[in-house]
Amino acid sequence: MPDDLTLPEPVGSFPAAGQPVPQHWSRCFGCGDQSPAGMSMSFTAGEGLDVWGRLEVAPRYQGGPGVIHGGILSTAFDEALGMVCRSIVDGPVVTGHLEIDFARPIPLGSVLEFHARIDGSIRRKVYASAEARIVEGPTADPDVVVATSRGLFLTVTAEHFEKTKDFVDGVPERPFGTSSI
Ligand SMILES: CCCCC/C=C\C/C=C\C/C=C\C/C=C\CCCC(=O)SCCNC(=O)CCNC(=O)[C@H](O)C(C)(C)COP(=O)(O)OP(=O)(O)OC[C@H]1O[C@@H](n2cnc3c(N)ncnc32)[C@H](O)[C@@H]1OP(=O)(O)O
Repeated sequence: MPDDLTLPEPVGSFPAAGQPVPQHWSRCFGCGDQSPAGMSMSFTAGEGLDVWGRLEVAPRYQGGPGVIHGGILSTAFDEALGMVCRSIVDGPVVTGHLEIDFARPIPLGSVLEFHARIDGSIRRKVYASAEARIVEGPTADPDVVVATSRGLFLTVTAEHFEKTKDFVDGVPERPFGTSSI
């Protein structure tokens, strides 16, 4: 992380603490309500530049016997880190870099809670980090961090999606230009 990062003020469009942070795009695999095979993650604004996220670890997310697939967990972190960027960016961001530390096995049937925060930003770059805990299920312990993540997100303009917009499956009820907060 660069050492000349700043911590901006929250944007006015970001929900108040405790309020839901809406999906950013209804077809999103991580958070969209028009992605039937997706993960249906939900998010709540924190007290500052942070969000809380929730993922129910469904049986179809299996990697090793009885445990979550690492790619699914990575996707969940990507989503949580992307969501927290909305606290300081009133527009689209995309992931440039994502890293994960897998600290404990996460059994199917768990409910994971994610806490993601802004570490700082400079120019178009937003650095964020997050941790996950099992809050419900067979090995639930809210004091144990089961995985951590850090990511770099880049602000982009709507033109970023011009080249791929024709590949959207079906007709979304809420195009991303109107589904954002
Ligand atoms: C799924 C898409 C999301 C749809 C969004 C729709 C609406 C969104 C609304 C709000 C979003 C809210 C929430 C989002 C939540 C979850 C989102 C999941 C996000 C994803 O899942 S998204 C899919 C995966 N993602 C991609 O599909 C990106 C592919 N990629 C590119 O499109 C380009 O690669 C891009 C744009 C990243 C950069 O390209 P570019 O040309 O614009 O910028 P450039 O290269 O000039 O870099 C500028 C500065 O970033 C530094 N920099 C760049 N990359 C770096 C790296 N990897 N490591 C270290 N530094 C890096 C440079 O060093 C320079 O730094 P400096 O300023 O210091 O010079």
